[in-house]
Amino acid sequence: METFDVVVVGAGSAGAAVAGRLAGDGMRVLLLEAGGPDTDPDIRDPGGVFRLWGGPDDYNYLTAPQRHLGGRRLHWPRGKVLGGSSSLNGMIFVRGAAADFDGWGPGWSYAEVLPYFKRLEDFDRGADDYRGAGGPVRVISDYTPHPVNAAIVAAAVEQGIPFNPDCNGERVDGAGFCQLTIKDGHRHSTATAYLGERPTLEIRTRARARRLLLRGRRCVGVEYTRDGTPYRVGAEHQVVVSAGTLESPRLLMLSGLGDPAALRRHDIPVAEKLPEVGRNLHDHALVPVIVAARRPVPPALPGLQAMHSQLFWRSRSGLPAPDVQPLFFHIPLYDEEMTGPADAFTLMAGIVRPESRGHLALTSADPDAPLHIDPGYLQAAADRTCMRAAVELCRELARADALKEWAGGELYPGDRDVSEHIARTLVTYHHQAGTCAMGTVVDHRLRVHGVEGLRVADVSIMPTVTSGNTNAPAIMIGERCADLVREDL
Ligand SMILES: Cc1cc2nc3c(=O)[nH]c(=O)nc-3n(C[C@H](O)[C@H](O)[C@H](O)COP(=O)(O)OP(=O)(O)OC[C@H]3O[C@@H](n4cnc5c(N)ncnc54)[C@H](O)[C@@H]3O)c2cc1C
Repeated sequence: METFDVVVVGAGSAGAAVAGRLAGDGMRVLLLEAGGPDTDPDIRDPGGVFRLWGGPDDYNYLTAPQRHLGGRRLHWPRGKVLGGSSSLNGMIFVRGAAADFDGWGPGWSYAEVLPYFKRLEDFDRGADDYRGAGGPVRVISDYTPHPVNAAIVAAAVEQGIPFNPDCNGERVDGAGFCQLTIKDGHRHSTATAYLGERPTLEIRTRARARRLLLRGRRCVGVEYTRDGTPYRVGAEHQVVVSAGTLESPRLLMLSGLGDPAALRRHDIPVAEKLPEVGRNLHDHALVPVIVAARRPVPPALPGLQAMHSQLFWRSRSGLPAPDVQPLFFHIPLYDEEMTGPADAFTLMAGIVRPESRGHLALTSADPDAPLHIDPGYLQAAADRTCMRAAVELCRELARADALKEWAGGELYPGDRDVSEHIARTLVTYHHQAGTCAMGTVVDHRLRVHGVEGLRVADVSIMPTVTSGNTNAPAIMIGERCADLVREDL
């Protein structure tokens, strides 16, 4: 059997960082990616982001009907391409609040993960106590924002929310302009950042892992298919599963690592009892407040996407970190049941410390079968309260004097009942997490409980999702995993 030192499954935000760093040290690394190369021009063009969703590089998942959303099923895009979701995402770069990392496990406090955040980035304002320069991922902040995005930030400041020039600096709270993973006007995915020329790195695209190869309690390799042909590859030292929040638990379960009763239902022999695989699924959520513009809205700026301002705010006192993160778009985000003028803009009310928890399950032992995905949106009453507060905050901003120049009148929710508007229009913030959680599925060194030679490194290991966008933390997890692998050599 062909053998490498390390086999990494998934070339996404975390997996590309793991593979790139280990190969950079001279280890023989095989990186298996289910999707194809990142050649679509819309991946490179920051303005092309929305055209990617629903396209050939998107897994296009569909959730189970959501009880608190009137039985709606939500579309979840995820990147099936080199770079994974970092090739399809909104390019917003947020580490999260320092308090997010407390409680993840030994070695993961903010003070301990800060060096990884610093080492992964090349921040355009340079390095300081909190920021890094010279790392692989370009992060930009010094650009001229769209005037509508700028006016919404001014509206927030008018409402008493302080301007924060760096949400990845000392504190996250406040309003400001998004930092973006864009380099020279192009998206800077992790494929671009980490997977350049490396002699000991072999990348196989359209190579989908279907099963982990276990010998006793040790993971010794991976079985994958490429163009319909099955292959087996060995890992002398380590297999790292970085297939994302939905596919990492699937791969574990297909390999007999999961809840015994659930595995038996699909005639999968149990290799290790890990009842929490697939549980603890949770996500951030967004609800649109759409405002008609009083005058024509200038077109998008070249080299930028439509959403590049945001704020972090606390809906109540006593929280360790902001629970509300609205995101502002200078375009209207009408869904299929909405109508309105083209000159309009959107304040997306976002909640980022959800209490609701759902689960993910196999529907069959066939790796190509759809997954049962139930994030349990708004199951917790606290999340419903928080989302209402987020929507009301966005409505207040839209009425502020600073926005008078742009705001005509509120189109959505308008005079509709706010709770009904939330149930009818809530969408994912794309930050699904938690299905191979640190503590229950992996230990604090990302090793799968009860199995040697196997780690999981991606957003699925977050016991609790960070209270911000998840790309930067995913890359940090990949960087840290590379160190953990090295330390075990
Ligand atoms: C539409 C969208 C917009 C987003 N916007 C932002 C944003 O603006 N800012 C932000 O911070 N975050 C954003 N996110 C979230 C962020 O991008 C993700 O949380 C992050 O990329 C997840 O990283 P990951 O490594 O866990 O998984 P992914 O990056 O999804 O990587 C998983 C990889 O594994 C591959 N894979 C899966 N199964 C297999 C298999 N069996 N065999 C081989 N390969 C496999 C996949 O094809 C994929 O390439 C967005 C996400 C999406 C989907």
